[in-house]
Amino acid sequence: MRTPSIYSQDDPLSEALKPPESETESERRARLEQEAEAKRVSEQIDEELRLEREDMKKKKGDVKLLLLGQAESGKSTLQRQFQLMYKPHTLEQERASWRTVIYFNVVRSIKHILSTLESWDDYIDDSDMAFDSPTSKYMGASRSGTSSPVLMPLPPEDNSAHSRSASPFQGTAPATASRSTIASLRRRLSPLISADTALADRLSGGITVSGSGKGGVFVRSGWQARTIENALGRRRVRNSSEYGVKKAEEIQDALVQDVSHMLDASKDDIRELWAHPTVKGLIAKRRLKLDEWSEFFLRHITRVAASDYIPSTDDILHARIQTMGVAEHVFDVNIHGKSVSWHLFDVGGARGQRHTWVPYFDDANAIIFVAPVSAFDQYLEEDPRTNRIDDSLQLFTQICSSPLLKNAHLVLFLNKTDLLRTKLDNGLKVKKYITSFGERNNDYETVVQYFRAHFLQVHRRNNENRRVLYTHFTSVVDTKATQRIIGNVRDSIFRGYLQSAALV
Ligand SMILES: Nc1nc2c(ncn2[C@@H]2O[C@H](COP(=O)(O)OP(=O)(O)OP(=O)(O)O)[C@@H](O)[C@H]2O)c(=O)[nH]1
Ligand SMILES: [Mg+2]
Repeated sequence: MRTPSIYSQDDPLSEALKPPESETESERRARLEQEAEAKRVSEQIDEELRLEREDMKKKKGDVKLLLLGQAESGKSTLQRQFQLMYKPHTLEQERASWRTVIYFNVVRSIKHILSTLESWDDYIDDSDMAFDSPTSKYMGASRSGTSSPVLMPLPPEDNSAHSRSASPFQGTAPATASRSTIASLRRRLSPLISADTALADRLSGGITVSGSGKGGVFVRSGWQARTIENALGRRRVRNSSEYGVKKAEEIQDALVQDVSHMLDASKDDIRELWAHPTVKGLIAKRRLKLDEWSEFFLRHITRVAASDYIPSTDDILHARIQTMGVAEHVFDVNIHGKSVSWHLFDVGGARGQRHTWVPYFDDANAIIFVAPVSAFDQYLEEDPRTNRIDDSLQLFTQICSSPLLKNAHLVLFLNKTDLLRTKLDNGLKVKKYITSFGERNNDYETVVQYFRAHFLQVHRRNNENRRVLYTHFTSVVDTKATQRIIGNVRDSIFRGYLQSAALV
């Protein structure tokens, strides 16, 4: 006998869906199970939609703040400063997982140094100095695709590996000594270097994204919990406090422990490599370019390579990991006795990631656009023909002129001013990379004001709504200064927020 059926004789659709007359008992059971499952899924979707609607209603009064800017501009570092200011305990919970990132940064840096040395046959002599002169063969050469809306940067130096013709120094004593020292360092450091892939997999969860070149890996929001989860053998971690209370040494992560032992055993070799005259020579002649985080961790290698190493807050601010997609961070911000939830959206800035930003533009209250002013001599990793300042200006033009963002409060961080200062102090000439800089003084004040003027000009030309642009010179690794600026930005965003709330 049939159980009462949902299929009506009159409805043509029901007729079509009706089970066949010849349905066996086991087929019938399978069908009923399928129907029950479909009903459960449908109810679950309804419930999720209801919760989403409730969530939307709750979030109506919240502040939505987007951190935008090219890759490596400092968005995630700024987000960590917000975290330090408004949710310091969560940074504490994540501290252990940063060890993996920092080890990865160190291993990648050593790998980069060794491969650059290899392309120079492990030796550089004074005659190679000629390559770095401003009258280099590359200067003035135009490369297709280098279109500049405002600035006219010169094309990059060619950093590709090159074959050196037989040098007169080939068999000299210094050359032989340099090659033999570096060869033995390379041999001794090879086990450490081979941990590179495993560390990258641990952080990315095995996902590779094109463009994760020299900098490392892309990570999605929530990577900290996943790193610990992986370390614990993919056991599910239900909430952050469950792993947060564990100290680094309590977590039996075999990979991280292995790397830690290798680092401890290799720290003298790393120091020797870092101080080697050929490495120093390549850096001085700009044949070896190290990122800021590489230099930072190599300078602190004795501390970082110690077996009981726990990352300091300063280390966490200097660590480098690329953001994939958009990561949301929620903070409760108290101002004038009122608590408002701020949703901070930290986006991936690489070109391949920028399409993910647009869905977040719609109801954004504010934007902090982060532009690294120290990058005047650098080119995009994803497009080595585009000067980084130029890319920032192009991106800023798009943000200023976007109709979706026309009501958003606009803040500009001209970031990495500390690195800009160091580069200028070391004698790097802006005009060598930015032709329009001309014969101006190459001092810090002139340079930052010059870049600021270009950003202001972009804003002025794309400002139909006559909105104000708030500009700050920043170094977001400097906690004290950044927190003061965040307080400032918070107040100005909040004023705008109250005004718009009053208008609603
Ligand atoms: N010295 C110095 N380093 C900085 C500053 N801002 C950021 N950094 C470093 O630059 C690197 C890149 O910063 P991130 O915050 O990861 O850059 P991002 O904009 O989030 O990059 P994507 O996620 O790829 O879009 C990190 O190693 C930071 O520590 C700064 O003002 N000064
Ligand atoms: Mg980031």
